[in-house]
Amino acid sequence: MCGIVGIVGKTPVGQALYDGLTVLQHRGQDAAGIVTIHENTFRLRKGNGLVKDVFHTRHMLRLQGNMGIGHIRYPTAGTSSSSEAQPFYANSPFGISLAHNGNLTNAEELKIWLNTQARRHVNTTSDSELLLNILGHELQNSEQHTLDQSDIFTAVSNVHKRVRGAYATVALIIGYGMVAFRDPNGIRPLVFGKRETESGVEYMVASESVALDANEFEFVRDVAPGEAIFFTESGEIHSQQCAENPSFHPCIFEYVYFARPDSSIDKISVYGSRVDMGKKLGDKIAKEWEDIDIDVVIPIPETSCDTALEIARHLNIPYRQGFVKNRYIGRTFIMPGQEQRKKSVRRKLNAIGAEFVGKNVLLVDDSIVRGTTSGQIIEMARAAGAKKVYFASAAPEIRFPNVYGIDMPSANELIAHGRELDDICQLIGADKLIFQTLEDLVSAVSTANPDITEFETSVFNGEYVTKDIDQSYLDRLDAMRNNETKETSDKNADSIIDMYNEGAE
Ligand SMILES: O=P(O)(O)OC[C@H]1O[C@H](OP(=O)(O)OP(=O)(O)O)[C@H](O)[C@@H]1O
Ligand SMILES: NC(=O)CC[C@H](N)C(=O)O
Ligand SMILES: [Mg+2]
Repeated sequence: MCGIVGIVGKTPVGQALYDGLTVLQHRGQDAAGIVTIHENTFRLRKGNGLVKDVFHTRHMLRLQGNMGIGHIRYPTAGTSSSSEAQPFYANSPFGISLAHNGNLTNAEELKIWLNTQARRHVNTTSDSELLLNILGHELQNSEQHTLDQSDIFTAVSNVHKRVRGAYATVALIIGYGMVAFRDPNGIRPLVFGKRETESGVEYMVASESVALDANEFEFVRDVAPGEAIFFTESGEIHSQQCAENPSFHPCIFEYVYFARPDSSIDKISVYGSRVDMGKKLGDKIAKEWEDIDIDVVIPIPETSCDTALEIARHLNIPYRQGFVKNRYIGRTFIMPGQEQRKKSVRRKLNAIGAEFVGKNVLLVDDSIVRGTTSGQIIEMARAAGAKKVYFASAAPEIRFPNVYGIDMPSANELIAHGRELDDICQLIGADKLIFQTLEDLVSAVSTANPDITEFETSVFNGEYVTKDIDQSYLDRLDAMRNNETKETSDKNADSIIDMYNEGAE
């Protein structure tokens, strides 16, 4: 998952973009970038690392201008080389820079088409650079030499026709303004807000509403699936539905794990949905584990805390924070390699003995993906003296790869792939294991917005909403991005020459 922000302001926006990216850091820890427009020129700084490490004072001083976009990256395509950090830049037409959250499912075809038909060269293996060039091609196709909003909306409509997959996107067009658009299924989130200032109204778009809050922008609304919003340089705003058959299929994993609890996505509070997941799972535990004696409910920090507290309240069992999280270690799941993820769990979490000694503990996590966390945590609970260790997952079994912006490319790396409950329980070493059902998960998330009846749930049921995914696609994806291949490609990635970032140190 990545995070994107964009601001069309009346005063310099560099710091507000930086602050917006900082509160979206949970969506990607691999690379960060900001581009602003100053005196008709793009100012770009991007590189590998956390926001606080990529931007130093000297970079911030160069990021002048009242309009800009930013990105934090968690790679799902290409490599983790700094040359694939975003935003990307294309000089034609006009000068465009683009940031993308999501993943394109027809990237291979698009690359060939761009090379042979559109005569555009894409210099990296990133799908986002393809998206930039498709948008560039469509803007170029406009019959006029200058652009107006209808040209921009026509270009986005044509992008929707060519591109498949998930894309929440923000782009700057020099001399015109900023355009934000969301794929026709609304898989990845995108919101926009405004702020009244003495110099006039400023607009901001972001992956999550927390980025608006941090900058004191007032939330206006979610960008609709398929919709494009164009913010002119002078601060006018135009919007249009650009997809032929838009439908709402937001990714349910945003609510389970990715988004911050204080965000609201598509009129659903992430926090509220996690509490409701706790209610549903608490009910299931009460029904199915009637004769099981649980002394204490313990969350696996940090994402599962809200759900675990609700389970404890529901079951009338004490809730204790039995694991302490090292606040200086980031999220484990979005780290790029399995070795790094494995090592991080013990560095990140440590047990408080008194909460485990002689007790039957129920550990709660939001999800079990590769089983990296659960396996080690259960060992730690036993080592701390637990009598029995039960485990509950707020999400159902994750059995299928994700192709829409979550880096789960290989079914064989998923612990629940091809396995039933008892096998998974044995593998992670629990005394008993329970998963939420998909029906309950959907019902927990949709309680706050009954208008959304369907979610993107492919990791649980293998149903891909873009309808272009078959076994041969998944096999190719596995071969390209499984852990082993990724380790080699990331090692070689350093040798890729960075086209737009040279001398930025
Ligand atoms: O089965 P796995 O492959 O281990 O993946 C699942 C785990 O990874 C995530 O935690 P993470 O440490 O990324 O973030 P958190 O601190 O927000 O919970 C998630 O919350 C689970 O704990
Ligand atoms: N997680 C994401 O949104 C990734 C965006 C894009 N596919 C990349 O790999 O850079
Ligand atoms: Mg976790």
